[in-house]
Amino acid sequence: MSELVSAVRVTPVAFRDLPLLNSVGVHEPFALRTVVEVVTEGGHHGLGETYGDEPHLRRIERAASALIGTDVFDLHGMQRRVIASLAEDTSTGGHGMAGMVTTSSTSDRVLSPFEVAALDLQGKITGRPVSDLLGGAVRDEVSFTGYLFYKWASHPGHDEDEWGAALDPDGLVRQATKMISEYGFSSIKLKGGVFPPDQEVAAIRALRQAFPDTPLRLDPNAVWTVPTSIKVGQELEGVLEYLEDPTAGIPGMGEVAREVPMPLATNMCVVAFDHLKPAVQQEAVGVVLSDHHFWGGLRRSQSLAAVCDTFGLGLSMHSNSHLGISLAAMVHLAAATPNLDYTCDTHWPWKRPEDDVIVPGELAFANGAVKVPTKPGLGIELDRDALARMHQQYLDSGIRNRDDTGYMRSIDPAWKAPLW
Ligand SMILES: O=C([O-])C(=O)C[C@H](O)[C@@H](O)C(=O)[O-]
Repeated sequence: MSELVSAVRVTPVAFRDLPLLNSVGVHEPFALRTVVEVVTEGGHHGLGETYGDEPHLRRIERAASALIGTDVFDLHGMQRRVIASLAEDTSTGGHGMAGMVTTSSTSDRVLSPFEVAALDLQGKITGRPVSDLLGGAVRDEVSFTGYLFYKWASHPGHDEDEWGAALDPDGLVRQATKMISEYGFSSIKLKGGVFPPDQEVAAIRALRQAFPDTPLRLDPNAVWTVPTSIKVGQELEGVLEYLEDPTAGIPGMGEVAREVPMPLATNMCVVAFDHLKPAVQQEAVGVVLSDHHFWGGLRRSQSLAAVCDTFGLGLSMHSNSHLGISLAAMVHLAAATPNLDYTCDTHWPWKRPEDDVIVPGELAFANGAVKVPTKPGLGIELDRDALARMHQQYLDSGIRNRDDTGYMRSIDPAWKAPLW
């Protein structure tokens, strides 16, 4: 049985984002994503989602043309075609998460949405959910973390929102209380690297006091020096389940890891397969945050999980601002990854429910978790009207011709956290 690709549709979209702060600035009023729809000669449709910045979009379009005629069951052939489509690519830039010291593989980033769409197709053709194609679900729901951000109440260009400001410990406790009461999360991550470290330590202590039994994480996106990271790590002994990317680079993380009591996690210094060997040799990280968008799709993320298992590394999951196609893919992957030791990140609460390209209702949060879809493929359905509306929003948003991460460049050039 073969099922050949007859068309690939690539649609960039934009959705409203909030004035969330991180070490490089303020989230833009719109987050950009790209929806990939792979159509087969048999009339089946498969969905994938990826970053929306301009250089990445151009590469996605080039790969899309190269995939016409591929059998959707031939994932290795698909990978070869994606790599070949990039051979002549001399463009620079594109999604790389600001502050990341080592870059994930371009071909893995480009392959990912097509691999997810191919698995969605394989599932639809065979009548099995994607989690079955990945070895079978070992859990029937996937738990996520409440992902807190320092946040301005409002900012020019952003719509009014119901979350208010969170610029101090009280504001963050309020934010966490609202997020937990609405979604039921049972763990919390704070995106730090925004204010001086002692203020962020105070925020974590306030969260600990307000939520005594809830696992906590802090992620300053590698803007601290090695001595600062060690100091913070030691101060937060017994408080954090892990400290994520306190400092830049594998050697620096190794120095910190030797001096702090909790595991160090990363989605910044181990972001491709060739980073694993030095990270293991230097004992630099205890937990890797996988992310199928840059590790090359769901099956390559499972390979990462196997390496983590082999070397005794913990496994968690990273997110950026994302839509429902990505959430579905994350849920299937998490369901079929036995050694996923931690609840997964998600930016989902920061997106308005109506801002999505999938038919609502398929992916609901209850008690901080999403049930693993059991319908064939990813188990979600594209809402074409919503896709058209969000594509128009992309065209109108005025932030598409850009070369960075597509959603979190500072709109205030003066905003840039120093290296503490
Ligand atoms: O380190 C991380 O968790 C991220 O990079 C997640 C996002 O990029 C986060 O920093 C954001 O959305 O501002």
